[in-house]
Amino acid sequence: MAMEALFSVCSNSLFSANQNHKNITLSPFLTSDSLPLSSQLKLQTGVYLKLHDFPPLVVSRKKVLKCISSHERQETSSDEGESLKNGVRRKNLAVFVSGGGSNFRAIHEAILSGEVHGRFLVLVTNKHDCGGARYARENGIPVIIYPSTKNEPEGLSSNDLVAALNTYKIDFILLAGYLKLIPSELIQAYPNSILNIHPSLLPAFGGKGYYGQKVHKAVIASGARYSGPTIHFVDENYDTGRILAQRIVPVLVNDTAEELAARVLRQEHKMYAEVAAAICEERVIWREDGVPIIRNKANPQHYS
Ligand SMILES: Nc1nc2c(c(=O)[nH]1)N[C@@H](CN(C=O)c1ccc(C(=O)N[C@@H](CCC(=O)O)C(=O)O)cc1)CN2
Ligand SMILES: NCC(=O)N[C@@H]1O[C@H](COP(=O)([O-])[O-])[C@@H](O)[C@H]1O
Repeated sequence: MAMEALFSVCSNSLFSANQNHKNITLSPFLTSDSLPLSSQLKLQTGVYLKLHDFPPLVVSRKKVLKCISSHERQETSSDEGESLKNGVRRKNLAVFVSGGGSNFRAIHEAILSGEVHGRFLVLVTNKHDCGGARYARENGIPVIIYPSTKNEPEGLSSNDLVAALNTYKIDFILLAGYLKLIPSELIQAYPNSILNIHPSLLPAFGGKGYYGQKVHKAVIASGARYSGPTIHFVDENYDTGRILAQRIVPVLVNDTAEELAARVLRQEHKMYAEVAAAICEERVIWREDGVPIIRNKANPQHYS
């Protein structure tokens, strides 16, 4: 089994960006090495940022780039009594499926085991009788049909879907085998908060028409020696959003599409649970070039 996932890329370069600090500029370019764990950062505006037990940061002349440590977050956590883990609130999740829902089930099992600090409050599907919807009903998770079609006349419109998700106070939306285009209304309502898993190493073998076995057949036909799942943030087009995580598996010379699909799917389940844990613990940060990266849980000095 270990052979299947050859490696997952890891880097200890440290970047982060806080979009709220737009007009703050800093004189020296400090690297994380030069910054003691607890220090003060004097800004040209004369404002001091109190930094304590602080994951390393990289600052540049243009803007403050910083992670907020979970300790700091504790001071800002909202309502009393919310289930906090290391000062971080449990996140409300929605999942979108169209088929069997094995990724959904893998993440749900990780929630039940305590690995993921979140909870599924609603499932959205375009097929009311798919396996994912059946699993949701068996586990007391409400099911919403989207979009409205001839075959699913009780489906919601895009605006009604946004309104429905707002009532659940959803923090993140996870697409897991959902085969319809997510509308711009939802993307605008949940900026940088919608993730998708795709069964190839994007940007290769993605886009309209690339789903399910079609992806694996294209990979095999191309002669590619490696494949693997990608998790990315969702934008208006199929599979073009910012990549957050990937895993690599070998493509064997006599692989059928079904054999490759099964090898990739096993890595999908592991990777999506890890990524769900990271977003629920607020360990995803944004590099200054807009690339999202995950801070390692065991070693906050490492990112991937
Ligand atoms: N706005 C976005 N919506 C969706 C994305 C996305 O990245 N941005 N990802 C897809 C998931 N996906 C690949 O990961 C994907 C799903 C479906 C298709 C596709 O070609 N669908 C067919 C219809 C298939 C059907 O109805 O059975 C089509 O649109 O003609 C491509 C990629 C989820 N949504
Ligand atoms: N382009 C989208 C796409 O092909 N998604 C793929 O559909 C499968 C869903 O399986 P699941 O329903 O058992 O999670 C997964 O392999 C996922 O990567």
